[in-house]
Amino acid sequence: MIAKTDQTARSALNFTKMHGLGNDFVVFDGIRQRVHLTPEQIRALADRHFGIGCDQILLVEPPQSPDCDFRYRIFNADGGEVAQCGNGARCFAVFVRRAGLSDKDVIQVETQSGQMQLRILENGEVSVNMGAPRFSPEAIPFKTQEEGPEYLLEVNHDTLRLAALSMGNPHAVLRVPDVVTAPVTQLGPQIEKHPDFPQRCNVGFMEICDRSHIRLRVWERGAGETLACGSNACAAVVAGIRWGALDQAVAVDLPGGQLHIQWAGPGQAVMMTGPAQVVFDGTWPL
Ligand SMILES: N[C@H](CCC[C@H](N)C(=O)O)C(=O)O
Repeated sequence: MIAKTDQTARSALNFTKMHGLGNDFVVFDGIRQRVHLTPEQIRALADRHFGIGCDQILLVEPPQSPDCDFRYRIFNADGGEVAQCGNGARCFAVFVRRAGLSDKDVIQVETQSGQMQLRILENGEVSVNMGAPRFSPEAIPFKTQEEGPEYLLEVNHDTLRLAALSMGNPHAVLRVPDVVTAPVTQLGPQIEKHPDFPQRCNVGFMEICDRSHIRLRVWERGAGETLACGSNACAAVVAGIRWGALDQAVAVDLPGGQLHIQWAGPGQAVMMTGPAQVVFDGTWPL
């Protein structure tokens, strides 16, 4: 008979369930425990009926570059590893502080797409330097003849007008008259998997309320419609500014709550500020 603690010690992972405006995460400390999950294990863990349930899994690892505090890895519920997650970055900062892995107010992290700075504010919210948006077709990636603020995309014999850009992950943004009636679940998956987005994409449906306020719903690559998507909120504000329809500081209302996004123009970093919440701690039996 193996004592329970031996079994727990030998074949279970500690995790923390968190969310950023309802975009929810299972967060693993990959420093104090060895975390190597297969895509199948990630899908099982993310399943909302047979697993813990989440949109993405976040993994804290030691940094590879000397000027970073941590490596920040992100996995979608479909099991694929991706290079950016804005809501997850805010939760990452709160997680490492709460876990005693860092007592810094400003944390430098590295992801597959570059480095980001996370700043924990007095009011408990987190401000993230998301880096500069990338517009070149190769960087997104997006198949097009020439780069521009807006593209035409053929979907189901309709011609859609949209922006395409990278925040370290690929995004499409469409302007809609009303997010409530926007065809998110019909068009979202078709644009996500469109052949002109060879690595698929996240799809934002943006209603412009005024020059400093938008409403946004997002169909996320590898997760479906989520209550919030931080990197698409950044992409939508950048797209709106490039269309001449938005000012530099914008409040973004998503179904799960509000983010504040700022962008001073080409070559500048996008700044995102918003909350991050802990829900519960648990153990996942391997
Ligand atoms: N679905 C995204 C990753 C998560 C992004 C989102 N949760 C955010 O807050 O930025 C992708 O495949 O690029």
